[in-house]
Amino acid sequence: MEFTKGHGTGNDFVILPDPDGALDLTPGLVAALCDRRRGLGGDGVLRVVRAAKHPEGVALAGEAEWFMDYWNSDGSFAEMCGNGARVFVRYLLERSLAVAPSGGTLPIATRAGLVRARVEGADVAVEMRRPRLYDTATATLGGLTLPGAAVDVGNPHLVCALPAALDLTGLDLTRAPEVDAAVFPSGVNVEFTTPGEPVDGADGHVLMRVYERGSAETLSCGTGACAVAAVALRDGDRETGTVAVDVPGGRLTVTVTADSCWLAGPAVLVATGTLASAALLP
Ligand SMILES: N[C@@H](CCC[C@H](N)C(=O)O)C(=O)O
Repeated sequence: MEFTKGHGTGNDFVILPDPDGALDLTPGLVAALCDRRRGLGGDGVLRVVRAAKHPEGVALAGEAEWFMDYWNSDGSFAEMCGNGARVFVRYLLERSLAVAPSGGTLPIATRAGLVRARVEGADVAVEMRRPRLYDTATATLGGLTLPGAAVDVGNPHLVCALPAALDLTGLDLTRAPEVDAAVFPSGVNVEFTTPGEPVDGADGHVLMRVYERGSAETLSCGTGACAVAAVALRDGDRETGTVAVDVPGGRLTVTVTADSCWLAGPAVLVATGTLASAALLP
C-alpha cells in the first residue's frame, strides 16, 4: 500500500490513494497509521477515492471526480477538514490526478458537500460553507470555565475567547475540555482565542489553539480557523471580511463572504513510501 505524508500549517495527514474504493479502511487501521510511535503519525487520514466509488461521495460524482474520505486519528469520521481539503488538492495536482483550471476552481466532494479549491503558489485555498453561529455553550479546562460560541462549519466547533489576563501558552490541552453534550451530541472541536495585533490587508487578527474532536491538540485546524474568523467578524459588527488566524503551526487566512468562506494557507507534501501493512495492523 502506497502512502504520502502531508501537512497544512502543521496539521498532518497520512494520504492513502484508493481510486476504486477497494481498501478495507477500518478505525483500527486508521488509528494504527496515525500512531506517532508505532505507525506513520498523523492527525488524520485522507483517503483519495473517486466520488463514484464511495457510498458517501456518489451523490456528488456528477460534480466532482474525487471524494475526500477524512478520518480523525482515533479512527472516527468527520464531516469536513479544511486543512485536509487543502492538502488533498495539493496531492491530486502533484500526482496529476486533477488539473487546476486556470482562473477557475477545482471541485472536491466531502461529507459536508462540495468544496472548491484554488491554487495560489505555495498556498491552496478552499471555499467552504459560510460558518453558522447557532448557539452558546461553555468549555471547562482545569478549573477554568469559559463561555463560547457554537459554530457549524460542516463540522461542529466551540470558540472560546480567553480573558485578557490569560495567555494561550498557559493552557493545558493535554486533556479534552469538558463541554455540554446536549449542545454537542456528536462531540466538538474547541478553539481558544486571544486577539492579535493588526495585520495589513486583514480586518481582524486572532491567535488560536485547538483541541480537536478525535485527534486531541493539533498545530492547526482549518475549519476551526473559519469558526474563529466568523466569531471575530461578528464581534467587530461585520458580516464579511478577512481575518488572519495564527495557529501554533503558522498562519491561515480566512475570508468570509456573503455566502461562503475561503480558507487559505500552505499545503505541503512531505514524503511518499510503501506501508508494510501487516506490521501496522492492530
Ligand atoms: N483539522 C481539521 C478538522 C478535522 C476534523 C475534526 N477533528 C472533527 O472531528 O470535526 C481542519 O483542518 O478543519
